[in-house]
Amino acid sequence: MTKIIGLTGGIGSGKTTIANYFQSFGIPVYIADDEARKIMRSSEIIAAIKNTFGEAIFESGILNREKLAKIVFNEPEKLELLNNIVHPAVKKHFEHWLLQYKKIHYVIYEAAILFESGGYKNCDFIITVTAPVDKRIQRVIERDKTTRELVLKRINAQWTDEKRISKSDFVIENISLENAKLEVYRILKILKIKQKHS
Ligand SMILES: CC(C)(COP(=O)(O)OP(=O)(O)OC[C@H]1O[C@@H](n2cnc3c(N)ncnc32)[C@H](O)[C@@H]1O)[C@@H](O)C(=O)NCCC(=O)NCCS
Ligand SMILES: Nc1ncnc2c1ncn2[C@@H]1O[C@H](COP(=O)(O)OP(=O)(O)OP(=O)(O)O)[C@@H](O)[C@H]1O
Repeated sequence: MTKIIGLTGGIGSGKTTIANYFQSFGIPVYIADDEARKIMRSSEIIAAIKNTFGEAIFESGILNREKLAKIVFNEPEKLELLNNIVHPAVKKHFEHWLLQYKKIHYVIYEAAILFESGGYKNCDFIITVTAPVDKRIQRVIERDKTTRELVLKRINAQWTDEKRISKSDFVIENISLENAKLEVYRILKILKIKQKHS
């Protein structure tokens, strides 16, 4: 039975970077953000988003993600409406994705809001990636050419590191990439031991 390793952490903590390290060891990785982005281009989800948020956030039929972000990260109840549209579709897509890995011991499910979305309930182990908030903010500003204010709005829509750590099996402090790689290797060795005795 394939075991699911949940990989989470706040915006800019380095989840995707670390997910890629696990992938380099041959572990299949499901990046929820990327899959959600694709799912949100399906006619069914577009119709649901239009029905809930109106047509003004669409231009020539294409969702303006920035406009939708401005709504949902300023109004928590609107974010919940969006989550309730997208997350069930992501869950269904992940369950289908998983079918191809029946013979694989471990897969990684990477999601920024693994806990907030309830996705952690399907995970056998959970890894939380942490980094000092200011480093995270700076990384996202550089990566997304965004502003401190907008990054903080997303941080405020997510759990704190303390809360995540309290429910995690492993924590990777992603200060340096070298340390992060060592931590990935350490966790894999522990999991291999667990796998042998399971
Ligand atoms: C509001 C949207 C359109 C903004 O799109 P944008 O391209 O700016 O951001 P993107 O989706 O790439 O997310 C970037 C980061 O924002 C944060 N974030 C995204 N969604 C959420 C959320 N629902 N709650 C808290 N933080 C979130 C995460 O740290 C994520 O890694 C988009 O974030 C969205 O649709 N979110 C709701 C669906 C969702 O939860 N997707 C995440 C994976 S399932
Ligand atoms: N240890 C590090 N040192 C410097 N830069 C880093 C480090 N780890 C990640 N980064 C960079 O910081 C940015 C955020 O990393 P990444 O995209 O992996 O974070 P994330 O947790 O997946 O973010 P999001 O929640 O937005 O998807 C990227 O540009 C990445 O290259």
